[in-house]
Amino acid sequence: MSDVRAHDLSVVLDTRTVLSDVGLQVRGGDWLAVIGANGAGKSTLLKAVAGVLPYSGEVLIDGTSVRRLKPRERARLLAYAPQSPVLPADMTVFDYALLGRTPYIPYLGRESRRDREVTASVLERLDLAPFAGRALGRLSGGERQRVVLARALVQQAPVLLLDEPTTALDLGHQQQVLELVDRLRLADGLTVVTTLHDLSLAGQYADSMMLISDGRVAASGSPADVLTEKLIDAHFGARVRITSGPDGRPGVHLERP
Ligand SMILES: Nc1ncnc2c1ncn2[C@@H]1O[C@H](COP(=O)(O)OP(=O)(O)OP(=O)(O)O)[C@@H](O)[C@H]1O
Repeated sequence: MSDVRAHDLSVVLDTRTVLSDVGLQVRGGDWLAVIGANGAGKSTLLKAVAGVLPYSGEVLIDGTSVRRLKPRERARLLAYAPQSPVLPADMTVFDYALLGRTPYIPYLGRESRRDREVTASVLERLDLAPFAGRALGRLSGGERQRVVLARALVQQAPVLLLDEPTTALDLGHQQQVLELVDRLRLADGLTVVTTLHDLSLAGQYADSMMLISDGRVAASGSPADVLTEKLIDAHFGARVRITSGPDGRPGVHLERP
């Protein structure tokens, strides 16, 4: 299991500071949900942790700075599924998901039977097996989103960073994807960091939550600490009613003003 820590993370895009001095700490095997209004900086935070954009500050996995790692080493530790990546329209679902095995394939080598088996099994678990030979340009939005997740899961990294993994999915597939991530987390000890717009889903799956506002941490703690009517009103401008589920996890219900 891998601990993820970050401190003093700041990101400047086009001269604008969009993330300021953000810190986070996720124990190995835990699930952190990052929430916040549109434009708050959630995706930017995930991209910084994934190392796909320049940042100042430090990201540490099990105490090792990810800056010190070669790209292949980092990809074996950390898998990132972006919110809406540009996908090569002519590539098949199977070949795209297989790209997740790149950090395990020797330079100038070919994928092994095991690489193909791992890929096929992830596609199966995400209901994507019937699409394996289909070109990415011929998928629905929800199917595409599951393929992006598949590529990240095929990577079999101990840390999984998922940017809005459920936005394009129907209810059944939202539940299927989050349950699958949770099962992998429990079975393999994955450490999960997701951004999630659906606050109820975030409250149901996360061990801890972080509310980002204007590029800064506005609140963090347990789902019950962060999902309060007051904080949601202040940072989303939404009126909600919070209920407590049987397991003490908060439910968030929109109320008409
Ligand atoms: N290349 C860029 N140059 C300048 N500003 C940018 C750039 N990319 C993003 N931003 C700004 O950075 C801020 C944070 O964006 P980010 O995508 O991290 O927000 P978010 O919280 O993920 O939002 P959403 O919920 O809408 O996906 C936004 O104000 C956005 O307009």
